[in-house]
Amino acid sequence: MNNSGALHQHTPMMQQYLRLKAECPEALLLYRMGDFYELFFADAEKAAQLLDITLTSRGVSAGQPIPMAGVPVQSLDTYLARLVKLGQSVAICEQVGDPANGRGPVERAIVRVITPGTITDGELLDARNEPLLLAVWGEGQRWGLAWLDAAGGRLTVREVGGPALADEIERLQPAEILWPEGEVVPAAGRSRARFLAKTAFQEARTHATLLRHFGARLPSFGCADLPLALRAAGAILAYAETQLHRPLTQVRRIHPQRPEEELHVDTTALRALEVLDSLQGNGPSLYGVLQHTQSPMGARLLRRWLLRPLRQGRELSKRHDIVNTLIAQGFTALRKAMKGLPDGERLLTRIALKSASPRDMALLRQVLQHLPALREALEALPHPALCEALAKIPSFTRLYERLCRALVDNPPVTLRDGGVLRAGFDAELDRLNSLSHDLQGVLRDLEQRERARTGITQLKIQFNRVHGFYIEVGRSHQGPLPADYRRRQTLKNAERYINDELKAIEDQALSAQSLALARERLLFTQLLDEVGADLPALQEAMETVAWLDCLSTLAERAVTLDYCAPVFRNEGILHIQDGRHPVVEAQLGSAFVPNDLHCNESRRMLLITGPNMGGKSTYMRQNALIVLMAHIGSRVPAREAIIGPIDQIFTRIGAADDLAGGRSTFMVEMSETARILHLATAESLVILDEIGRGTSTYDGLAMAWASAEALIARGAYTLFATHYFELTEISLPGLSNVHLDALTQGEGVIFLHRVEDGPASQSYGLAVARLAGIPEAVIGRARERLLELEDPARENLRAAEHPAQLALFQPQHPALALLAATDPDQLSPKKALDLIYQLHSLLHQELN
Ligand SMILES: Nc1ncnc2c1ncn2[C@@H]1O[C@H](COP(=O)(O)OP(=O)(O)OP(=O)(O)O)[C@@H](O)[C@H]1O
Repeated sequence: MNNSGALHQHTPMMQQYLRLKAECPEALLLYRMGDFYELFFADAEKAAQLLDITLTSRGVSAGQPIPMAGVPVQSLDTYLARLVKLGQSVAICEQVGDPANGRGPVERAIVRVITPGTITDGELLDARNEPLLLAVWGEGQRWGLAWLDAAGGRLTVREVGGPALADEIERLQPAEILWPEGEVVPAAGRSRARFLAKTAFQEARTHATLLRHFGARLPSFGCADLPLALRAAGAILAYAETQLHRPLTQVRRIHPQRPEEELHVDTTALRALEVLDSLQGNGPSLYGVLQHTQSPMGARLLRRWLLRPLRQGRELSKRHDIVNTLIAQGFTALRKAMKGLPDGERLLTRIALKSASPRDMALLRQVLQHLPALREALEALPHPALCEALAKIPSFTRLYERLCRALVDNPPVTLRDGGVLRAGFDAELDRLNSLSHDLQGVLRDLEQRERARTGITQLKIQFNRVHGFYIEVGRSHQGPLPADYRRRQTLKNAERYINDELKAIEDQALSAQSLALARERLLFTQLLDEVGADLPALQEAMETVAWLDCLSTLAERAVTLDYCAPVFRNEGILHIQDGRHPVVEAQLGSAFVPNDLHCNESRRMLLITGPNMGGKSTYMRQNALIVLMAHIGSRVPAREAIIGPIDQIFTRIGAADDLAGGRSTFMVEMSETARILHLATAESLVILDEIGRGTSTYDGLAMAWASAEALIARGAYTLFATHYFELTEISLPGLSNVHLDALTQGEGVIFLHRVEDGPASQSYGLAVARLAGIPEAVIGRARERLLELEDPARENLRAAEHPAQLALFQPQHPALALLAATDPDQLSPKKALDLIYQLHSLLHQELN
């Protein structure tokens, strides 16, 4: 706040403002003044620009006009949502003192700070997404990560090696990232970075925070071997508590993640396979096909599962087992019981933070109302894991009945005007309410008496919030009025008065009303505390409900979409019969042509050729998606799927320039290929779609060739689509050729979308170009050029023009042949010198 001058030069109110602003320099401070939240100085200028609100000024302080902008109290949520979406933090400052007490400005305090990563307010949250706050602490080549979903009450930790950090940030898409000061932040995390002093990550300090928060339960979370991540977790808790101005009671556990238990799908692959979003933005995705959950909690859990598929193991088998049981025994009752289930997870957080609204409590009642039917549906399903789930979802009958007795059917959003609690719930509240309600009778009675006394039949006694109680007399009355009538307000057609008797009624009514409101607030807080006692059990129940929602959705999808149960094997096999692409199939329906994939120990790479539009990309992606789906617990779009251990899925599909990152198409393509060549193992599934296209033909072909050889040597399952027919000549153990079939029909082409053995016999580039609408004249000219290019005499001519480019595919140079035939270990110094002379003369012969 450079333009604010020294504190003592300001008015007392501005001094108070500036003191509060100093507590939260990074946030926009919304300073409560009556019915408005005002912003001053630079905050006002920034908010005016971000929110498109009017920038005015408010008087002068320290000799300068004070820039000011404001938002009405009742519209706070709308403005907050917009600011937070723009990545802005906002501090809310309320009047906490009584204006009647003391001199000077009423006491104010910051009651909470909303940062993009710590949102818990229902109105500011998107039901499907989790705003995450991430903290990062690195030592040597390792990074500890902790991320908090404040709204869901979930704190997760993980440790990764240096190169994986950027990918994790990309995957989590955190709204805010806490970095230790002085750390070099990777590009992926720069825009949302917030720096904390390194001391905030100190081991002793963070451990103390964690101990204070979790107490003796800390060791039971099984994170002791993740010390860096625990430091990040301590820092994150301390930061979030400071922002929210209260302890994070909703966070009851730390969830450790272990990369070795996951099937790693990097963010490049997640994007290319259109797992969560389509490449075009709003188009269809795998998530879109599977997301038929009944509750927002289930939808978010499904998203998390897709982001981190599991490797073969107990947890994955359990999911499949349950999906199988649900399909065999029926899932309809279970899904019906969850239909319309509100977002219990998030409203429990607001209850834990004591920020729940009356409407939230009614939603909790609605959640509890679903539980008996849910329990009944579960009881009918004989599976040990489902019995365990049943035990985690008690019916909370006592709490439910209490909420039913306490809350009216449709409580208002806020407590401000009362009307939240049911009559009969509390005798004192009923008494105060009846005092203010009986008022209507008292007023009617007084109105009758005043009409009789004054003889004015049109006289009315009413009240409104602004002017309180009044006796209204229309202008048409010209005669005298009783002497005790005092004018309160003049309107166009009437005068409003008050007298002592009405004033006494007003005082009594107002005090009864404000007493009733205070009583209602107290009772509501008590109710919140009561629910608080059940919070851990309620949270566990909601977690279980989300899990059941996800699994029963996977069961429903499997039946509706005719998916099969994958079979996992502990041997090198990838066998998919009649596989389909789940997303393309959802568009095409029965027109989709299923295809097989057979890979095993001796068949690791398929070189896929075929016309453009033939279905190569679809085929490769469908196999990757089938493997991914199997590893989240889903059945898969195929007639049969047998899958051996898979550790990672890589893709190199379609090149796009990364202009922002300063990388060309070819550079992006090569970096992705390099990553794959470094990281793929014999258990990885690699999808390569036409690598080498972004450079000269021969460089590209050479790169594609060498990459194919390297991957075969690595033993990875590789699906390699290419338009380089030359590659089909590679003969290596483990490599097979397949092609997508098509038929020519006259000048046109019919795609059969069927995968057949062997390389494609012809290319259909011109036919596809015609399909795409290239003018006939251009097609005709292209055909002429094609004939020339395919003419061998022409080919020789080109070879002479570009000897260097063709060297790769020509017989070896005699100098190289000589060198190859030489064993360096057998060379005496004299022979070595002779050899150099020989090589030199061979080269000279060539150049002359
Ligand atoms: N198995 C299939 N059954 C039915 N239609 C399919 C099938 N596979 C692909 N298609 C259709 O063909 C279109 C093109 O498929 P795809 O993009 O996979 O071809 P491609 O061979 O990779 O083409 P290019 O070489 O130009 O990248 C898809 O959009 C889809 O509509």
